[in-house]
Amino acid sequence: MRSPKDFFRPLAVGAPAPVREVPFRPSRMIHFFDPGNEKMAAKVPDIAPTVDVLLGNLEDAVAADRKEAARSGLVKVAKATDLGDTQLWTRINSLDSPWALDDLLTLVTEIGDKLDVIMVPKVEGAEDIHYVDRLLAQLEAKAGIQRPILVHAILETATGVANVEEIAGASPRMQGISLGPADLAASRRMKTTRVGGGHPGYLVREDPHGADGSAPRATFQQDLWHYTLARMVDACAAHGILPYYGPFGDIKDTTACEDQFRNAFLLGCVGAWSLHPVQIAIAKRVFSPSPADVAWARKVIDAMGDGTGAVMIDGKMQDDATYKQCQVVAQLADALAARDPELRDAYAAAEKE
Ligand SMILES: CC(C)(COP(=O)(O)OP(=O)(O)OC[C@H]1O[C@@H](n2cnc3c(N)ncnc32)[C@H](O)[C@@H]1OP(=O)(O)O)[C@@H](O)C(=O)NCCC(=O)NCCSC(=O)C[C@H](O)C(=O)O
Ligand SMILES: [Mg+2]
Repeated sequence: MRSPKDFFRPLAVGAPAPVREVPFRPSRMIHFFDPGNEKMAAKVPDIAPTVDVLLGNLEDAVAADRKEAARSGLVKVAKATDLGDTQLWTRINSLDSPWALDDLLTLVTEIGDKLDVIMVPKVEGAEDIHYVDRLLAQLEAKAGIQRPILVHAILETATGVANVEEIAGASPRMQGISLGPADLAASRRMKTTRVGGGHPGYLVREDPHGADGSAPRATFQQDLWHYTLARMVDACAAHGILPYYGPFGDIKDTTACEDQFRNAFLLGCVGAWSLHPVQIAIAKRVFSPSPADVAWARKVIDAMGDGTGAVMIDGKMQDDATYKQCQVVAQLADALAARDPELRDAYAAAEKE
C-alpha cells in the first residue's frame, strides 16, 4: 500500500496534480443522452443551456452494436458544441466489458480537455477506482491535459454498497456517487422490475383496531431506497464528495419522480439524473432550495451573529447546529444563484418580504 503522503501525488509523470477539494459546481440534473442517436444529439445545443450537466451515455441503454457510434458521436458533439458553463460528463461502459478501455483511450485523448467527469458504472470496490485513476493519469499525461478529470461511481451492486465508504475515499479524483436502483435491484435479487421509485407491496400496516379488531387497517407504502441512499450520503459526506439520486424510469409519472427526487434532496443529495427532457424541470425545481427556505436560513444566520449561543426566532429555538444547517442552505443558494439568474431574483425577492 502506498503511503498516505502520496495520496495527492499524480499517478503518472506529466499528469495534472489531483484536486485537494472537490469543487462544488451546480449539478441538479445530470442529463443523459445517447450520442449515437442523431436525433437526440441534434438537440444538444438547445438542451445544454437548460441543464447543469450534460452526460453522453455509452453504457446501458446503448445497444451493443451501437457502442462505437455512441463513442464517436460523443467526440463529435464535444468538438462541435460550445457548452458554455454547462459541464460535460460521460458514462463509460463497465470495467468488465470489452468497450471500457477503448472508451477511456478515445475520450481522454480526443476530448479530455472538455470532459469534467467520467461516470464509472457497477463499481464494486476501491480497486475499480484505482484502475481508472492510474489509467486516467497516464492518458492525461499523454494528451497534455492541464486539469484532472474527476470520477463519479454508480452504486449499483450489493458488493458496491458493502464497500461504499472505501469507494468514496479511493482517490482524490472521486467527485461523487449516484444510486443505480435498477442494477442494484437485480444484483440484490430484489423483486421489483422498476427503475427507482416505490413498490405497492413494500408497506407497513396499521395495528388491528376497532371494537373486535376488524376495522379497516391503513397501509403506508415505504421507500425501498432509503437505506442505501442514506448510507451513500454518509459515505460521500465523510469523504467530501457529492451524493446523487440516479434514474427514475417511469417518465410519465412526473409526480412520483418529483417525490423520489425530493426525498433524495432532503436527505442530502445535490442532484439526480434526467433521462427525458420532461425530468429536467423537475430536478431543477427540487434540487434548488425554495426561496422561502433560503430567506429563513439567512434570517437565522443574521440573528445568530458569530454562530454561537441560542436565540428564539418565530417561536423556534436556534443554536450553533441550526446555524450550520442554515449555512448549508444559504451556501447552496449562493452557488445556484451564481449560475441561475431567475433563481437569484427569486431569492432576492423572498428576502425582501
Ligand atoms: C426513454 C426514452 C427512450 C424515450 O424516448 P422517446 O420514446 O423518443 O420519448 P418521447 O417521444 O417522449 O421524446 C420526445 C422528444 O424528446 C427527445 N428525447 C427523448 N429523450 C431525450 C433525451 N434524454 N435527451 C434529449 N432528447 C430526448 C426525443 O428524441 C423526442 O424528440 P422529437 O421526436 O424530435 O420530438 C428516451 O428518453 C431515452 O432514451 N432516454 C435516455 C435513457 C437512458 O439514458 N437510460 C440509461 C440511464 S438509466 C440506467 O442506466 C439505469 C441505472 O444505471 C440503474 O442501474 O439504475
Ligand atoms: Mg445501471
